Amino acid sequence: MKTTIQIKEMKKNKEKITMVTAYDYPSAKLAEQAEVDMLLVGDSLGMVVLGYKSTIEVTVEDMIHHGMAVTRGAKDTFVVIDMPFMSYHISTENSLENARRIIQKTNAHAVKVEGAAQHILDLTERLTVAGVPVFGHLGLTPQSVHVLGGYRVQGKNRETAKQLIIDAKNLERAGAIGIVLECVPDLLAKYISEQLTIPTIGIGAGMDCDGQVLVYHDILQYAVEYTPSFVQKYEEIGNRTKEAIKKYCSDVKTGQFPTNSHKFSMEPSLMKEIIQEENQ
Ligand SMILES: Nc1nc(=O)c2c([nH]1)NC[C@@H]1CN(c3ccc(C(=O)N[C@@H](CCC(=O)O)C(=O)O)cc3)CN21
Ligand SMILES: CC(C)C(=O)C(=O)O
Ligand SMILES: [Mg+2]
Repeated sequence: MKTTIQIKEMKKNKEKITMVTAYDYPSAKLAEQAEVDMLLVGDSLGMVVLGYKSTIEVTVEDMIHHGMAVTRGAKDTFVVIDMPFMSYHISTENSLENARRIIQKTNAHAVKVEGAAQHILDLTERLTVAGVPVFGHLGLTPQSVHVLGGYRVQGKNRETAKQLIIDAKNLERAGAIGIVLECVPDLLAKYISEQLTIPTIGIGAGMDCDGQVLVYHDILQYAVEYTPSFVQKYEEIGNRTKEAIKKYCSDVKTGQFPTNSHKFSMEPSLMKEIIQEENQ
């Protein structure tokens, strides 16, 4: 398993860091077997596996339930888990308690929080001191979709770009072990990556981040409603699943399934006797 130190070393050695989301036992197991560097139990699970409209509906309980399945499936991979909507804004006590429950129940290695407001910087310090590594997430922060006015590229003008640079540096200073940069222009992501000693993990943030992350269901095209333009599709699992299930149904209807190799037998004479006894 990659440690926080090894992940930082990878940036120094210019070795790209790979991260993919996982939401359950099979996705975690397959991603681990594919030798991904880090797994993210993303709150995107609300949208891609629970069918919610946005990540805003996701609860701490949802994250714990799915996080537990992920760490059972991937016993030897570094697992980051999202703190969901409003679970780290109410008070320091409430935030620490939510992080404690998430980490102790799931055995994930680090939590991820969106934004870099003062209370998030403070929480990052408090959690780090308490032994919980913290990942940052800047740029398009989906939990703030209604403040941002949609899933849009962030940091395109002077003020917002400068603020993103300040936010990234503040998160590093607060002790964050890495930062996800989502939907920011490539030149800005490159500059931020150069300015930090902790790795940046990009999603729609160009080629010059220290690593990349994508949503599992996007890579595989597994029943996703839409696909952001920054996604590379590597499979058509949704279509393949549909075809397989259609074939199964048609085999049942036409009597081509089940066959002799799918059945269990008994002594025919015994069944004969049973039927005779039934008719007495
Ligand atoms: N399937 C899936 N993939 C994701 O990456 C993802 C989720 N769901 N749900 C949670 C958030 C939401 N995310 C999103 C959603 C939409 C765009 C999107 O449509 N972006 C436009 C950019 C528009 C612009 O130019 O400003 C794009 O064309 O990609 C981006 C990120 C990322 N996360
Ligand atoms: C897209 C990644 C970075 C994420 O936060 C998620 O999957 O929830
Ligand atoms: Mg997320």
